[in-house]
Amino acid sequence: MPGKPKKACIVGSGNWGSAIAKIVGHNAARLPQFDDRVTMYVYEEMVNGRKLTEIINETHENVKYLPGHKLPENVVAIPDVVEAAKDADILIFVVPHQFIRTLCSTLLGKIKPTAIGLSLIKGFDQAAGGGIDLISHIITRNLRIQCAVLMGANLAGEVADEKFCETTIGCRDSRLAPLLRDLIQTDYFRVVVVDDEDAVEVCGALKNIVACGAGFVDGLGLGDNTKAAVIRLGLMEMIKFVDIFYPGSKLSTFFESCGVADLITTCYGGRNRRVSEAFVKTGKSIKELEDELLNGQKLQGPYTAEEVNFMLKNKGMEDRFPLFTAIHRICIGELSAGEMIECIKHHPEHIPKTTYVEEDETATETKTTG
Ligand SMILES: NC(=O)C1=CN([C@@H]2O[C@H](COP(=O)(O)OP(=O)(O)OC[C@H]3O[C@@H](n4cnc5c(N)ncnc54)[C@H](O)[C@@H]3O)[C@@H](O)[C@H]2O)C=CC1
Ligand SMILES: O=C(CO)COP(=O)(O)O
Repeated sequence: MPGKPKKACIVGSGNWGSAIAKIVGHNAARLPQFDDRVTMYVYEEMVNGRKLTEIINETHENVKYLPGHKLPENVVAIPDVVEAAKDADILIFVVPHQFIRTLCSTLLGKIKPTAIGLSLIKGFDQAAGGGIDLISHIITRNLRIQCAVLMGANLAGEVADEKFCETTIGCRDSRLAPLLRDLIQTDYFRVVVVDDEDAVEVCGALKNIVACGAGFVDGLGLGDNTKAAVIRLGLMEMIKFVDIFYPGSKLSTFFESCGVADLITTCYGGRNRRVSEAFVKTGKSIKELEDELLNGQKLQGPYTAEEVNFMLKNKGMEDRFPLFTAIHRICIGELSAGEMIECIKHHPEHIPKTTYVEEDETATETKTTG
């Protein structure tokens, strides 16, 4: 017998939060397994003298973070996160990563103990002991609920325009996966579910660092070949990072939308790329440019670079990740953008893996360790 329809709540209402609200609202209204009413937590602010929640509930448009797109009428904006989340069976977390710990402490003990989470948040947080924490792990630990992740090549504006794209859900629990997929999938937004949850999330976070490198390349007026080199070396560092810190993950995950596809789209069309290009061209700080160019939207790349560097430095491993390290040092003003290229000219990936040794007039292939 079918159970009670599941209630969904979207915790967040920025650019991506609003685009996903459009999809979730549409699916909740059409599919019997979901309650029609979808709540959306909106961090309250005044826009043109009016509360943003009131504007959204009257006009069904998030005029600040996703202007020009109507949200379904069953999506209800609520300024109190506890009020928005308390009855939900599925909590979709989609706030900039710097706000997640505060939100979790507000929600602790106030949500259904049977609720499940789905994190769309790309980023890490610093962990005690000098490491990093995955956002889904923070949610699971602090709210005591399971939390899957969704990451992909999903620039919010294009998704809201209903242009075809793919996404990846990382979900270890195969019983939950169909419910999450049904809530998210549409004919233009195709979901692939994999069980390699941590690697999916790490891809989503790390690609934002590489996107800053792509922006520096654009700011320096270097060409597509240089950008391709940064993307390739970035991908190799992402793979190495997962290999070292999340052993047991699968290489195939990098070929899902959350891997190579997200890396490409962000390095060409994302906010991290845009602000990083302006950083080189204007000489202003990242923070100034974030405020000037993004109208309240938040960057993840420079913060993620800092969090990753915090861990790499603690472990004495900066030289194994020269691109991530250079990007962080450029963001904080320790290096000029031009020096990124110097830093990667002798990248470990350039050390030959194969050498050919002439022996008795026959060429013999031998392996060297890079
Ligand atoms: N925008 C995009 O194209 C995509 C974004 N993402 C990821 O989704 C996550 C959320 O990004 P967006 O929805 O784009 O957000 P955004 O970048 O538009 O951020 C602004 C949001 O933060 C809220 N905010 C500001 N101060 C706050 C506070 N103190 N507490 C709570 N919320 C506060 C604002 O009200 C607004 O809703 C990020 O991790 C991002 O990397 C993932 C895929 C695509
Ligand atoms: O994650 C994104 C696309 O998948 C968006 O990237 P930006 O935050 O750089 O815009």
